[in-house]
Amino acid sequence: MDLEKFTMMKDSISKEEIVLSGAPAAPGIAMGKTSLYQRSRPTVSSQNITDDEIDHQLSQFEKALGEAKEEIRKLQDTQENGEIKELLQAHIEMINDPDLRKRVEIEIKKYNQPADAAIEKVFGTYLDLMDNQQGLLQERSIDIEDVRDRLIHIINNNDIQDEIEQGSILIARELSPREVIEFSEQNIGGIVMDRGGTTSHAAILARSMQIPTVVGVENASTSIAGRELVILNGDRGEVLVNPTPATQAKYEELMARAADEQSEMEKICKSPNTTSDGASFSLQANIEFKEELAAVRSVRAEGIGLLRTESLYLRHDQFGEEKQQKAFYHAILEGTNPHPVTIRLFDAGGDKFFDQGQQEHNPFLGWRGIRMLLDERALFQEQLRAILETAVQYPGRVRLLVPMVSSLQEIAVIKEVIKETEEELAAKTNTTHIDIQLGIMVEVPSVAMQAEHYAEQVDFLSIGTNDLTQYLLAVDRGNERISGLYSQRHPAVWKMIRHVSEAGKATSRPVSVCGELASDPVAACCLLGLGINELSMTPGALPMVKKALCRHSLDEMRKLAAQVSESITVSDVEDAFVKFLANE
Ligand SMILES: C=C(OP(=O)(O)O)C(=O)O
Repeated sequence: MDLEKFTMMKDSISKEEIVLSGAPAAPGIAMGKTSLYQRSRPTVSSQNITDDEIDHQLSQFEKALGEAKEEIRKLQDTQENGEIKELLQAHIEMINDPDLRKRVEIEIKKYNQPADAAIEKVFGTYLDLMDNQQGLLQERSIDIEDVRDRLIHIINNNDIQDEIEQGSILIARELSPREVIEFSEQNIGGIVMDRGGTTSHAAILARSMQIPTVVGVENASTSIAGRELVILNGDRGEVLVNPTPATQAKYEELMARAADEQSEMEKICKSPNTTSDGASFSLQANIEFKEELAAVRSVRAEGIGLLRTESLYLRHDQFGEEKQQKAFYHAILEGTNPHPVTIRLFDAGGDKFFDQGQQEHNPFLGWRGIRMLLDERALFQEQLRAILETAVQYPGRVRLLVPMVSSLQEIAVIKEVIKETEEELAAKTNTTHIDIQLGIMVEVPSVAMQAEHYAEQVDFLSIGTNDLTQYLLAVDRGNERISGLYSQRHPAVWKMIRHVSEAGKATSRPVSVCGELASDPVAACCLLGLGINELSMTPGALPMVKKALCRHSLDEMRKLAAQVSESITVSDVEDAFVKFLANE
């Protein structure tokens, strides 16, 4: 045993082991001493300025904008990862925002606020808007806080160099993407945050940089003292403080095993996409952010089967600017070259509730997806223009996916709007033909039941099992109280999938699955057995799914599908899955 290990074990003998729980944000296990990080919140002047000082404060503000941009650009230059560069670009765009400049200048000129207080006030209004949002948008607050603090620090001449002990486990209340990047350069072993969700930029970056991370560990930064020994379990979302020697030994073994598994996964990802009897399949990725591209490439996904675009909804009541949208689509297409990218139109509503005016009693059955877009024609056309213009530059690679279609009439209208937008584009750019495929999400049971009629109207079908299950079983997918009733393995779901697969064959239209069911390795085998050989899933699930698909023959998968098709209860399906695994 080396001296360092001996000291760690000796230190922890006298203390009690405590387990703290949070959410698993980036997988992996790390062991080490903690370093506490507390961001210094800049103080701002409380005194109003005189009219004579206005010009000076305006120039201070101007100088801060310029310097902040320069600092971020320098940080960008040190990064090789394109996704991280893009993320920092978003901070530059925030600084370039004319609305921000105008509002801060008004505070200085009209209300005699000093520049730092004016910045704090204007950013405060943005943050209040974020606070009223849910989940994803709320998690973006940290990016705004980071830009605000950077500007104020520059005005007040504060130095914001953050130093942390190399190799330690970083404990913080919450980190901004900039901080994750800066700390990653100091080789931290892992991250624990009190706040932040698994979809925050910090979490996405940690995943992309493969830094084991646990978020949402309440009071971690106040309850863990500096230089404690901890084990961070990024797979389970746990932090073990002062682990006993027995726990340390157990985790060391787990870490060694994880390293072996990682090299096996890398081998699997590099192998061809074929079953044991040579049938080929295609595995694609579901993503929402550019930052996920590194993971997409590392698992060698053959493109994007579902690009969620709701994150483009950056402001309180307004979808992303067309230019920003195009930049986003370009980045995804560049990052996945030469594979296809399936861009789903904004699927606002339901669980992705944005401010749509009045609250609805049944948002999942209400004004969401294409229903909303057909009413909000300007938004719809704005997104279509951005997608079609992108498709012109990447011929044959863009697929347009329409969410929440529930009638054939909707498809007719969608096609009209696409045609109008194409004509508008043709007149503007001299383009004669846009090579783009049109598909619909099959998530409404009536559409699944009449899939052949829908398939005839489009180029492809993509089954969204997450919503299809909730609509078919009448079980809200997000309601914890009835979560026991929600199962994508339900035989009725399999019957629907089988029907859609057959409809695809009858009409020669490809059918894929992009819901969570595709991330379940045995279910993926069953889907192949039903004739669906294009699956899209969260990048992290791809290696395990691929391992299962490569290990079995198509014949075995067909037998599994036949058994599942005869199942009456969820337990019957589970039994068939267990038997299938037992035969490995
Ligand atoms: C992939 C799906 O869409 P969502 O983004 O709603 O999960 C689905 O419903 O299966």
